[in-house]
Amino acid sequence: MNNKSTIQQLSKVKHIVLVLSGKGGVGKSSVTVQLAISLLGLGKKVGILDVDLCGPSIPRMLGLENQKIHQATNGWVPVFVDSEKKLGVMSIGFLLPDKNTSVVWRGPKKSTMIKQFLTDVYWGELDYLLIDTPPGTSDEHLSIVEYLQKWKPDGAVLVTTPQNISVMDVRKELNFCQKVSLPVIGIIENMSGYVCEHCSECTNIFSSGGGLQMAKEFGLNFLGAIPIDTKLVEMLDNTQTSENRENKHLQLIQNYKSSNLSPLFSQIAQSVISCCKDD
Ligand SMILES: Nc1ncnc2c1ncn2[C@@H]1O[C@H](COP(=O)(O)OP(=O)(O)OP(=O)(O)O)[C@@H](O)[C@H]1O
Ligand code: SF4
Repeated sequence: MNNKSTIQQLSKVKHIVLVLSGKGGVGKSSVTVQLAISLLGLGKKVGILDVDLCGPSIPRMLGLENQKIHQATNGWVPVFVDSEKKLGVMSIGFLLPDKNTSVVWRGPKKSTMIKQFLTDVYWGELDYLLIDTPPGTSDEHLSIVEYLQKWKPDGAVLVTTPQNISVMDVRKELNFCQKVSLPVIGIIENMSGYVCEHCSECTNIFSSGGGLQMAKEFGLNFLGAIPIDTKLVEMLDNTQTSENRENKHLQLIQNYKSSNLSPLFSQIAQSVISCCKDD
C-alpha cells in the first residue's frame, strides 16, 4: 500500500486524534465538535474530518448542510467555519445530495471513500485534526488506521455513556486500539447525569461512573464527565437560525463557547493538548 499521498496531504498536521465510540448515539460527533471549538478557543488551528459514513452529522451541527466539496490544485479544500480559517471541516455529508440521504455503500466502496478522504483533502497547517469515525469497530476503522499507519496518529479519545452496555462496547473499542497499537488518549463519559436548569442539582438518570470505573480498571486517563445539557440539544437542533452563512457559523461557535458545557470541554481540550505534546 502506498501512503505517500496521505503523508503529503497531512504533512503540516501536527496532531491526529481519532474520536471513537463502541456504539452509536453516545455523542461522539457532538463531543468532536465541542472539543474542536475548545481547541480553537485555546488558540489552536483545528480540522474536523467526518468519516462517519453511517450518519455524517458534523455538517448539521455546524450549520454547514448545504456546503459542497471544492477541488483545488493540492486537493479537496476543507470548508472553513470561522472567518480566520482556523476551523476547517471535511465531511462525507458534503457528498450527499441532501441531508436525508444515507450512505448505503458496501465495504470496499466505503474503504475507498475513507481512503480518499484521508488522502485527498489538503489541510495545510493544522495543530489538530480530529477524526469523527463511525460507531463500533469495523473494516472502516481498520482502513483509517491502516491509511494513517505511517503518519502515527497521537491516539484515540473514547466516548461512552454511563450505561453498562455502552461501557462494554467501549471495552471492545479498547481491545481494537490495543490490537492496532493506537494509543488511548482518554475516555469521556457523555450524558453523565442531568443538571437541573433551576437548582443545578445533578441527577444520575442512568447508572453513573462507568467511564471513570473503566478508566481506573484499565489504567487509562479519564478526561471528564459531561452532563446532559438541554441547551446543547436546542443548539444542535436549531442550526438554521440565521440566513447569512458566515454569521450563522460565527453565531454557532459563540453559542458553543458560551454553553454550560464549554468550561468542561476546555479542560478536556487542555488534557488532550498535554497528552499530544509537541516534539
Ligand atoms: N451532553 C449532551 N447533552 C444533551 N444532548 C446530547 C449530549 N451529547 C449528545 N447529545 C445529543 O445526542 C444525540 C446524539 O449525539 P451525536 O450525534 O453526537 O452522537 P454520535 O455518537 O455521534 O451518533 P452516531 O452514532 O449517529 O454517529 C444528538 O441529538 C445530540 O444532540
Ligand atoms: S432538581 Fe430541583 S429545581 Fe430541578 S426539578 Fe428537581 S427539585 Fe426542581
